[in-house]
Amino acid sequence: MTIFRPSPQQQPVRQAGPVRLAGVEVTRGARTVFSGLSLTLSERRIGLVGDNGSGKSTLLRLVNGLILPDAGSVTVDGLDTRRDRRRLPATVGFVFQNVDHQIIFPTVREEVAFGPIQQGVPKAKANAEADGLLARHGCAGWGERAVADLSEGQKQLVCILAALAAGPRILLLDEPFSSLDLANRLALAARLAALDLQVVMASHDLHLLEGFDRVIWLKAGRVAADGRPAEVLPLYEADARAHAAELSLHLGGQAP
Ligand SMILES: Nc1ncnc2c1ncn2[C@@H]1O[C@H](COP(=O)(O)OP(=O)(O)OP(=O)(O)O)[C@@H](O)[C@H]1O
Repeated sequence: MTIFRPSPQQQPVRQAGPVRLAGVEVTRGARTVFSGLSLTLSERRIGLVGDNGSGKSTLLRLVNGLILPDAGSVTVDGLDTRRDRRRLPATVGFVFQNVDHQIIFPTVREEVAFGPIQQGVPKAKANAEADGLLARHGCAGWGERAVADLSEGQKQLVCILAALAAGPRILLLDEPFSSLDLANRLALAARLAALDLQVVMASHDLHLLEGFDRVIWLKAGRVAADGRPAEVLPLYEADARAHAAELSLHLGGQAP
């Protein structure tokens, strides 16, 4: 499969140094997920696409240090994820695919204020800032609400705001909009586009990635295509359609 390279006129983000994966090997259970994966991620908005199990979440977890490579290295803004793991949270924000893996506090304010408090912001100030952030995102008065009583989409929104509250220079998002309604999806996409930080987002919502600077298509742990959305997304979509036709035939149905 052709590998496209991002065009030189795409501006790298200035706030953080690039993310570099060099010769990364990852085995999970009995499965080799990545074998010799090398990538430099410096564009401001990067999308990850690929079939279920292709390695998108694993790649994001490598960047935030939740998974360490079995061989090779991952560096983020000069920090080695193996050596400098404790310093990563100040640089890298992460929004999990499953909100229940992220939320640890009973109330919305505690959840959103947690990152800044960890970074040394006094609790009263962090709480006030959390309330301000919530209000700016249409969630005024949510501070006292029990997270457990929120809908899945509302929880997703809280997780995204909690990640932003910590002021990361790189924000990693793993299918962050799957439960959001259209209004919140559009509002957050616009908000993310305006943020002065680097975003790396795995998504099955191809439409959302059309305005990104770069899209990487992972197929069974390998980079199948890498470049501008207008180049990569049609290739991925064609492959997915072919795959769907095969699946449909296996299930005894008509090709879609
Ligand atoms: N905890 C685990 N133990 C063993 N294998 C795992 C584990 N987590 C993921 N894998 C395997 O690693 C591979 C990559 O999974 P990953 O979650 O990165 O894929 P993905 O592209 O994010 O998929 P999806 O679109 O379904 O979220 C898959 O083959 C998966 O089965």
